[in-house]
Amino acid sequence: MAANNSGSEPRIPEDVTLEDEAEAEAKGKAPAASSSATTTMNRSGSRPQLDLSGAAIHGTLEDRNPTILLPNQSDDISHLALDIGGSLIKLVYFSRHADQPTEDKRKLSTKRRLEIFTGARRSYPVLGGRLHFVKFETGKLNECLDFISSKQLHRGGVDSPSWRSGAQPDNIVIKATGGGAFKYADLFKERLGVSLEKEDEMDCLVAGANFLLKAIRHEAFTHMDGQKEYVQIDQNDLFPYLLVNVGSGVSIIKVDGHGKFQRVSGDNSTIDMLVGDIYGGLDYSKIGLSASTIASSFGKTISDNKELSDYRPEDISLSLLRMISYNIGQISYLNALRYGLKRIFFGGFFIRGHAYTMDTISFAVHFWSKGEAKAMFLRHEGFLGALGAFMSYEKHGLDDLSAHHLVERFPMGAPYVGGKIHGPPLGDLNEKISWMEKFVQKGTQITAPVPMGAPATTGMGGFERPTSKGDILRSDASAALNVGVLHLVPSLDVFPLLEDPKTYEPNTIDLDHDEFKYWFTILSDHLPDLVEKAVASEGGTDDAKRRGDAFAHAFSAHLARLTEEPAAYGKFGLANLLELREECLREFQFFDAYVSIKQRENEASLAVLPDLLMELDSMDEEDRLLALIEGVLAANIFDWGSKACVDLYNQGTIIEIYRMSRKKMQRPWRIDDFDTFKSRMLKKDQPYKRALISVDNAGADVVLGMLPLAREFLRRGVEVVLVANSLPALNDITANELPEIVAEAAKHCGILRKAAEAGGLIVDAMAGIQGDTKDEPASVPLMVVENGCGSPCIDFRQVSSELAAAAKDADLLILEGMGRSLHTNLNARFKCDALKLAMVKNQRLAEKLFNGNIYDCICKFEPVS
Ligand SMILES: Nc1ncnc2c1ncn2[C@@H]1O[C@H](COP(=O)(O)OP(=O)(O)OP(=O)(O)O)[C@@H](O)[C@H]1O
Ligand SMILES: CC(C)(CO)[C@@H](O)C(=O)NCCC(=O)O
Ligand SMILES: [Mn+2]
Repeated sequence: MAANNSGSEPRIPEDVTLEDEAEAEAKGKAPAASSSATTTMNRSGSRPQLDLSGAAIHGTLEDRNPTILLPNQSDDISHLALDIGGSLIKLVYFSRHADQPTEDKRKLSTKRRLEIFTGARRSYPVLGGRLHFVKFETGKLNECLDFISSKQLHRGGVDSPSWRSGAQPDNIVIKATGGGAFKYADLFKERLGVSLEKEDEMDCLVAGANFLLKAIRHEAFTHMDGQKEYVQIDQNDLFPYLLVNVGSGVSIIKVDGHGKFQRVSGDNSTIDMLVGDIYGGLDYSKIGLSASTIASSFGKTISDNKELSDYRPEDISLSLLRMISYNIGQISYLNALRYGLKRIFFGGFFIRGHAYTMDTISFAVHFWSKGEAKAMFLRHEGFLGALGAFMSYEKHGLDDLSAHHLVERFPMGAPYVGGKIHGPPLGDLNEKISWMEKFVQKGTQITAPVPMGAPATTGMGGFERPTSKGDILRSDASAALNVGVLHLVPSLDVFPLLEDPKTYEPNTIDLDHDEFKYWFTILSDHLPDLVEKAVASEGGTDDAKRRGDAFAHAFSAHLARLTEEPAAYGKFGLANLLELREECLREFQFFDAYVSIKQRENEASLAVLPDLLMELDSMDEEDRLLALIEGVLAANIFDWGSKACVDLYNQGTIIEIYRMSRKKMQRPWRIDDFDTFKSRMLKKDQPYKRALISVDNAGADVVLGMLPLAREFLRRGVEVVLVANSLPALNDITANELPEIVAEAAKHCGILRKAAEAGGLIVDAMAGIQGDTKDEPASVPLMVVENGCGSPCIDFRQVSSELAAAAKDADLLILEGMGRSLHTNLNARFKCDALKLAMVKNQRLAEKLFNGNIYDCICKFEPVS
C-alpha cells in the first residue's frame, strides 16, 4: 500500500497499520544520546569471534562511551530475535542511533571540569539505540521474511558496514524461540541464509518478563471494571510470582528469580483447557467453584431447542471468550494458591489489550482468591518470548539497563503496529507522510489513531481540530498494542539529589479525565499556531508545509487516542504529553520551531542587559537580591507555551512587556519564601558551594532574569552550573545555545567573563574588553550542562549523566519556570536546598494549585534542614 507502483488507487486494507521505522525520525537527536558505544561487543560464547583489526574509536577518547567502529568485523552479529509461535511471529530488533554529532567545546570542557571521566563508568557494553517490537501472523511467514529482508535486520540493518560494503557474511545466526524456530529453520536458511539458534521457550518467557518488570517503569497494570491501573513493582519484592502466558497454548510458570523457575501447569490449547485439570485434586466445594458460572450460557443452547445457526456468532464468541477467560483465571488462581503466590502476571497475545478479557480474568482471580491474589497484565504482553530470546545474546548488556536508561517513544505507527505489516515497511519520512495523506483523503477508519478529519491543504492550519470522541477512529485495542519504540539511552541517570527516587513523582497534577480534557483543548487550540511557526522555521517550503500537516494530524491522532484511552501509552502525565508534542515535531523533522523567536528575543534582551547590570550594581546587597528574584519572576512571562502570554506579546515590545511585568511585581507573592532565602544567602559563614540553576526560556527570561542571578552567585564565590535543555521545546533555551549568550553577556561584565573562562565556556580571546574587572573576587567557574530533556518539564529520574555529575557537589538547586517547577517538581524533595521560581501563566493552574490567579508569582524555598 505505501509504495504503490501500479498507478491505480491504492487499496487500503481495513486493518492496515504501518511499520514505523521513522528512520528519518530525529536522527541522532535523542536526548543525551551522545554516549554511544557499539553493540558489536560480543560476550556470548555461542557467537563467532569479533574481528578487531582496524578498530578505531570514533569520537573522543574522553567520551565515556565512545563509538567503536570495527571496519573489518563481518557484521554477522544480529540485532534481531524471533519468537515463532503457533499463531504469531514476534520480532524484537535493535537499531542503532545514527552517528552522533561531534562533541562541542562546551561539552568537553564541562566534562573535564566535572571530572566525568573516572574510567569506572566505561563498563556499559550497551549503546544508544532503539528496540522495536513487531508481529506477524505465522500463517503469513513470507511477510515476516520480506520485512526482515527489506530492512536487512539479519545483517544488522541497512546501515551496517557489511550491508553498505556489500559483503556477504556467511554464517549469520539469529536467536529464536517458540515451536516455529524448529519448524521453519530450513526456510530461514533458504530464504535469508541465516541459522536459527534455538532458545528454550520457558527460559525466554521468564527472561522477557523479568526484564520488563525490572526495566520498564509502567509495565504491569491491574484491570478492573474497565480501568487500567499501573503498578510500581518493587525489585526487592518481585519474586516469587506466577507467570501465565496465554498464546495458542497456555504456559503457567512459577518464577522464583532470574533464571529460576518451574513450569507448574498448563500446556494444552485454550480449548482443551476447559476440560483440563481445573480442579486438579482440589476439593470442589472448598474453593466454592460453581461449574454453572461458566456452563450456564452454553447450557441454554442445549435447552433452547435451537440450531447453532440460530445464535448470533458474536454471542457465541462472547460466551466462549468469557468461558476461556474465566478458566484461565481459575487455573491461574489455583496454581497461585498451590504455591502461595500473591501475584499473577498474564502475558501472551490472547489477551492483546482486550478490556473484556482482562476484566474477566481479573474478576475470576479476585473472586476465587477473595481478593488475596492479584491479576496483573503486561503492556508488552505478547513479546515476552521474543524479548527473552533477544536477551540471550548477552551482548547488548541489556541486563545492565535500569528503568532510567529507557525512554519509550510513540512515533506514528509504532504503538499501533506491534506488527501487522501490510505492504512494504515505510522506508522514510516521505513514505510515512504519503501513507498518512492517503488516509486523510479517504477519511478511512484505521486501527491507528493516525490521521483523521478533513483533508489538509496548505500546511497553515488547514486541518480540523481533532474530535475528542472516537467516531472517526476505530477503537480497537486489538490493533492498538500500545507498545512504542524503546530508546535505550545508557547515558541517562537518576538525579542523585532526589531525596527519594522511589517515591518521586514528577507530575504535580494527575492527568485524569477532566485534566486531560482541558489539555486536549489547550493543545488542540495551540496547534495551528505551532504548525505555522514550525513551517516557517523550515523556510516555509512546500515540503515543510506538507510535514507541518502531517505533524498536525499525527499529534491530533495521539490526542484522540489518549482521549479514548488515557492509559494507552502507559502512565501518562502532563510532562509526557508535552514531551510527546515535541517528539512529534522532531518526528516530522521540525527541530526548532521557535528558533527565530528565540534569536530575536535574545538580541533584544542582550541589548539592555548592560543597563540592567549597572542598575543592579548600584544597589545594596539586600535590595539587589530582591531585585534579582523579582527580575527572574518578571522575565518568566516570556513563555510561548502560554496562550495568555502570547496574546500579551502583541501589545508591546519585549522590553516594554518586561518593564510592565516588573512593575506589577507585588509582594507578598502567592508563595513568598524570599525572606528565608535572603537570610540563608546572607549567612556569611555558610556560603553555598555550588548552585545548579535550571533555566527555562530564551530571551529576557534567561538574559535579564537568570544570568544576573547566576552572576550574583558567582560574585559571592559560588560555583554556578547552568542547566538547560538538551533539545528544543517551545521557546526554551538549550544547552547548546547558552554558551553563545553567556559569551555575549560577558562582553559587558567582568564577573561573567572570568567565570565563563574559568568554566571553559569561553576562551580569553573571545571575551570582550568592556567589562569592569577591578573588584572582582578570585573567579569561580560558570558552567553549562544539558539536562537530558527535550520537553518543557523535567523528570528527575532520567537526566543526563552530565547533570548527575554536576549535582555531586551542589548544595543549592534552583528550578525556574512553570514546566519544571510547577507542572513538575512542585512537590519534589531534594537532598540539597531548593528554590523554585515561576510565574503562573495559566488561570486554571493558578486556581488549582494555589487558589490564586494568572500572573501570580511563586518563590518557594525549601532548605534541607
Ligand atoms: N492476528 C492474529 N492471528 C492469530 N491470533 C491472534 C491474532 N491476534 C491476536 N491473536 C491471539 O493471540 C494468540 C496467540 O498468542 P501468542 O502469539 O502469544 O501465542 P503463540 O506464540 O502464537 O502461541 P504458542 O506460544 O502457544 O505457540 C491467539 O491464540 C489469538 O488468541
Ligand atoms: C507549556 C508550558 C509548561 C511551557 O512553559 C506553559 O506554557 C504552560 O503550562 N502553558 C499552559 C497552556 C496555556 O496556558 O496556554
Ligand atoms: Mn519554557
